[in-house]
Amino acid sequence: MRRLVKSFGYALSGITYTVKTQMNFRIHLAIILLVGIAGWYFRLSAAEWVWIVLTIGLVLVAELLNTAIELLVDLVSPGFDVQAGRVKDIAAGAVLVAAGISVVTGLIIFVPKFI
Ligand SMILES: Nc1ncnc2c1ncn2[C@@H]1O[C@H](COP(=O)(O)OP(=O)(O)OP(=O)(O)O)[C@@H](O)[C@H]1O
Repeated sequence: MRRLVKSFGYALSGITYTVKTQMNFRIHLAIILLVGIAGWYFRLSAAEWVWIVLTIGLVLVAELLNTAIELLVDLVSPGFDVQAGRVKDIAAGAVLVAAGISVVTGLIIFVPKFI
């Protein structure tokens, strides 16, 4: 049980580090707050909330992995290296894809509420 609490603490410190150091992650959190308020205002259905939560989760997970990959690349390849750059670009691409999916999902859910 103590080991479980300890690893939970390590995971939380990874998330805290990302919040503190990654501006993009903080922007995502601000957007999540706005989406939460909009969802509450428009009284989203349970199914709509599920899609919102899943796509938000997708973006946050992608951002956490991207941060971990950036740190790892800087650790193993501190100097300029074309492959290192490519690895970072691909990780950033994963975040972009996740963000794109969440924007499209948000549009599908929220646009009909305005028309
Ligand atoms: N060691 C490297 N060698 C070659 N190109 C690199 C290297 N490090 C970064 N790059 C290039 O610069 C881009 C930005 O890298 P950086 O580490 O600054 O990430 P970032 O997107 O600015 O991260 P952050 O989310 O911290 O703002 C990478 O996507 C890559 O194209």
